[in-house]
Amino acid sequence: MTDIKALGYVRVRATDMPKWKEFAGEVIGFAFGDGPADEALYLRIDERPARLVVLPGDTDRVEAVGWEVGDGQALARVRESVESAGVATKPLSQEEADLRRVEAGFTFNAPGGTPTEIFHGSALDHSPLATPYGNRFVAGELGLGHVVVPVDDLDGAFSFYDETLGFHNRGAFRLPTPPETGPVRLRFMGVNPRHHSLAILPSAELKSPALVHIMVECETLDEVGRALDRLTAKGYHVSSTLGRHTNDKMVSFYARTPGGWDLEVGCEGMLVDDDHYSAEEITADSYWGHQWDFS
Ligand SMILES: Cc1ccc(O)c(O)c1CC[C@@H]1C(=O)CC[C@]2(C)C(=O)CC[C@@H]12
Ligand SMILES: [Fe+2]
Repeated sequence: MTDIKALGYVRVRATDMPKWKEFAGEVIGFAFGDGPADEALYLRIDERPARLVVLPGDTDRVEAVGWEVGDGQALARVRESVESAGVATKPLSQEEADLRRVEAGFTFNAPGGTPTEIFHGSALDHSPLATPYGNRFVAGELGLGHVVVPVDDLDGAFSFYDETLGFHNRGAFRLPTPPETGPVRLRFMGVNPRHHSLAILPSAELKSPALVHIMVECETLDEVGRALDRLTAKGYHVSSTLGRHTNDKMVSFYARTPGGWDLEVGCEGMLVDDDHYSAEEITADSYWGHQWDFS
């Protein structure tokens, strides 16, 4: 059991706000919400005021990965657990909580340097979700989607998310490495029936804090295909072609965002029942497709 219910939000800093606006609205088809900062983009996919917040900055970077807990008692328990693991935490001030439209939360650096926030009591935006292409997203209780972050010490990061935060092990993918190197695993972890809300990727090159990708899930394959059409029509970099993953069975493609990291847009993600699920090791990333273009 974990007190963490879902991936709540991700906040990023961006150098090119107009490009982000085009990418978010005209390409992907997120809805724009209102929020406390005029200069920010509040991207909506459900009843939350924003799941992805893009704030102007002098570099492109992840500012916060926000995990949601059920209430104030759960928040206190998670904070105690993080502090007990020897990681310093800092409560959100009233002003910081208001900017995030949450009741309360605290911040700390997760292993690998990921700036992390735990919060409860998100405000809701009850206005209809006016997505520009009529997209419907799979979020709500399952959260934003998933986030993949690079870590320098995979085992240390895994035990922090597993033991300290209570994430569930949802399997691994052993990356193809030369025989002389030991096993290198991409590890998937979940907090609710979504197969994974987090994946940690051992990486020497990617300097943390960094994002590898964020995944958002559409209700139908046609929405995914049409987003891919808009991406290619507008000349954006397709980081990976359409394919179906072997672990969560999701059909997805990956778009290079204006921030340099990727947005995975998928559908048909599998739901996991913890009573009947065992963590497995997949030996291929996909059944078909997912041709990567790392250029
Ligand atoms: C394997 C897999 C299953 C489900 C996912 O949502 C998912 O993002 C992935 C990872 C895809 C991909 C990979 O397998 C090889 C290493 C890759 C290219 C990366 O470096 C980031 C994404 C990884
Ligand atoms: Fe993914």
